[in-house]
Amino acid sequence: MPASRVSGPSVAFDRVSKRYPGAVAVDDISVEIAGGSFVALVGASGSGKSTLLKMVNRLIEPSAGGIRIGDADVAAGDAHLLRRRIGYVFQNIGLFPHMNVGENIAIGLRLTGGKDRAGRVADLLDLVDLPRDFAGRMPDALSGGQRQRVGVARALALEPGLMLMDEPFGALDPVTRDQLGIAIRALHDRLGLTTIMVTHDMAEALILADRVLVMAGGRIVADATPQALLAGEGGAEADALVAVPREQARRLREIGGGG
Ligand SMILES: Nc1ncnc2c1ncn2[C@@H]1O[C@H](COP(=O)(O)OP(=O)(O)OP(=O)(O)O)[C@@H](O)[C@H]1O
Repeated sequence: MPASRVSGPSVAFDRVSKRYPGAVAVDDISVEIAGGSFVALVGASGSGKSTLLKMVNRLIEPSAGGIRIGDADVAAGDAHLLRRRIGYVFQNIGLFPHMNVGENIAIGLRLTGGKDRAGRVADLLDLVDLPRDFAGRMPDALSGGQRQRVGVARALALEPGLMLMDEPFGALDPVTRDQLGIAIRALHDRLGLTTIMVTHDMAEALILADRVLVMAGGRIVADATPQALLAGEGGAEADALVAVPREQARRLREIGGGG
């Protein structure tokens, strides 16, 4: 089982931009994320969330600015080595269809020559609450939620301090989504990770994160705790997003006779 950690690393964005011909995806963002925190990136489609996230593990290279994980500049070394130290989970996680679950989870362990792979795979399956005998199953014999759990196990295999999640629950039904969200938050706390999660869903962000960054037009337009956002202290863009789950909750109470 991955050793319990005191705290994942901090992540600092310093005047980071990403420009494409005809589009500015991320526009001069500076923000510091404390080690051990769970930060949600929320915003409309096209606001720059995924681009900002993918610059951390260099799936996208910035046009300007720099990013540090702890004291290390991410641009300094080899991108492949950097990615081994960062967990990455995304929508419809790409499990290799011709490999069983155990082999999928152990891919990173194979690259680094880790010992007792079967033991590690069993521990990782325990960690994401999947039965150990799933190691022998093929990915197409799993539900979408189970596949995402395998993806999380694979992302944790090399004991990263930092987890990046890009709409990790996007393709799941609401019940599975809710369960997996709670499981991810519990893992974050237990392993002392730093987690940055992109989501469209403000309710999910408010429930799971310690801090919510709202993006619009490539910029961060609100940066606040869930409590502050719910108290209306996040500004107009944030208020508009918070209004959606709030209004849904109000209607449900009304239907249920709770006023
Ligand atoms: N390779 C690219 N070439 C040109 N423009 C791009 C490219 N990648 C992203 N963009 C543009 O940059 C902006 C930000 O995209 P990004 O994927 O970061 O948004 P997002 O907030 O994650 O959106 P979504 O929630 O829909 O995934 C968009 O306007 C997008 O069209």
